[in-house]
Amino acid sequence: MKHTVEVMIPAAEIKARIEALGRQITEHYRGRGNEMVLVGLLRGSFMFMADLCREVHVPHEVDFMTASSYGSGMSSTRDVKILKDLDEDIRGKDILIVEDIIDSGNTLSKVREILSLREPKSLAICTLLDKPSRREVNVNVEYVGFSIPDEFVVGYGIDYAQNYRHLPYIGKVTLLDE
Ligand SMILES: O=P(O)(O)OC[C@H]1O[C@H](OP(=O)(O)OP(=O)(O)O)[C@H](O)[C@@H]1O
Ligand SMILES: Nc1nc2[nH]cnc2c(=O)[nH]1
Ligand SMILES: [Mg+2]
Repeated sequence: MKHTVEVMIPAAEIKARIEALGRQITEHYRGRGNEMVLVGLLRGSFMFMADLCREVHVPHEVDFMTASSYGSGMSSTRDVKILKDLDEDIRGKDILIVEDIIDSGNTLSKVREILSLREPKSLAICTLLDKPSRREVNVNVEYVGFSIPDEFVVGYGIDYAQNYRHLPYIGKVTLLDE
């Protein structure tokens, strides 16, 4: 499909917001004396994780899992599958799930449910982007970078048919009539 990509959130704004999120997270988890793990959902969260973890000034581990619901198109199949699990056990640890975007909520509600069954000490979610108007299932999200309107976005880790993940900004995709 022919389309255009326009800047929606410039790189500098993302950087400033991540610094603020990092301060908030650091303040909350500092001095708890518990092991902390940032859990990134691949592939979308890789760039956000790289920048966020450097702003979290509390000792922590980084682990990743893959839970895929979107194929190559623009809509969720609602069928969330765990394709790659975490490498480490999370029991008794403070877990912060790091995600690029929450849209229908299907991915995060499923991941939150799966990880909570493993009895972490605490479980919270930090998403860079939130599209609240698209929610199909309710999910508690403790940290949100930007609340955005119902636009299809790419960049900063987020793809359209596996393209555009490398863009340093969040872009808005507009489909063109051919
Ligand atoms: O709230 P939802 O409607 O479930 O949508 C959000 C999820 O969809 C995208 O992932 P995707 O499954 O496309 O895989 P990716 O992270 O590899 O891009 C995005 O990265 C979120 O993980
Ligand atoms: N690329 C992309 N993937 C998504 N997955 C859920 N919402 C979105 C979106 O706006 N853009
Ligand atoms: Mg994803």
